[in-house]
Amino acid sequence: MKFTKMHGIGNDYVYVDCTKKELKDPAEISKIVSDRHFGIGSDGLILIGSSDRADFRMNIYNADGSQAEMCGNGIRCVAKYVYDYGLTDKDEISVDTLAGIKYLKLTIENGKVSKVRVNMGKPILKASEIPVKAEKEPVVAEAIEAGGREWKMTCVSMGNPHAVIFIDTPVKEFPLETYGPLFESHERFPKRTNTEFVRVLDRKTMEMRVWERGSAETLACGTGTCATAVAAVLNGLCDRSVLVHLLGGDLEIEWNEEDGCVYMTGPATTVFDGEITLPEGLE
Ligand SMILES: N[C@@H](CCC[C@H](N)C(=O)O)C(=O)O
Repeated sequence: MKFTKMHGIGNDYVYVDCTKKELKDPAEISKIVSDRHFGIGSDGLILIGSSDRADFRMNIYNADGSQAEMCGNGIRCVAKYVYDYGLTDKDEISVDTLAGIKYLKLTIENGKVSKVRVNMGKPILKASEIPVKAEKEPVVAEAIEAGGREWKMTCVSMGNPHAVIFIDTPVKEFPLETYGPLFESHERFPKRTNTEFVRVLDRKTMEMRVWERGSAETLACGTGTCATAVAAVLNGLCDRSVLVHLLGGDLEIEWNEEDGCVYMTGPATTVFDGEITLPEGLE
């Protein structure tokens, strides 16, 4: 299987061009390639395909083989892949995902994509199907018990689920490996959840660490950063345009007041191209 290893501020995936041929068992292949000791090493697998309603399609699988609806860092890399490898010459593209069609603007430098701005769509509160209309929507923070402690979390769906928790201490000191898994498998989330632990630095800046559903701690999460920005506005903690520091780098997020959509801007990077022999039956 030919592949390209790419990352968006350290959130790394194995990308496969499926525009001509689909993979037989992407969930199983994701588990194999993601293994950091016996595989290629990644947070999961992303398939780039064709769509009859958008320029391209993206399918994402976490490292444990579970399928997610959307990936913010991944979709920027999809844009870089399709442009840099000549699948398109457009600098504005649409990508079909399980969370709907997303619209992307590509920044090209020396013939290659360096940065992408993505319209991530409207956030959804509490994973219900109710679009958020304004920051004055009723449900903001709810209590949850995990690991013998009570937490205040704000649930925001960006097509995939996020529980955002604001803390007062530097995020590097937070025991993420202890609490992350407890949220991921908490009975409150029948489909599991991604969890963001966030410290507000000022009204325009935050720092965040994330425990991702199906991939454990990652260096960054695009959808999680968008959910965090929305949660910060809902709780009156930040302005609508923020810079979020993650372990792997920074993302700029804007929750636009006029159209209600969240815009994410950040880099996309190619690491290397390769070819891997898959076990019999999966080729
Ligand atoms: N890292 C991603 C999100 C990947 C999917 C997530 N783990 C889920 O299961 O919802 C991002 O950048 O958004």
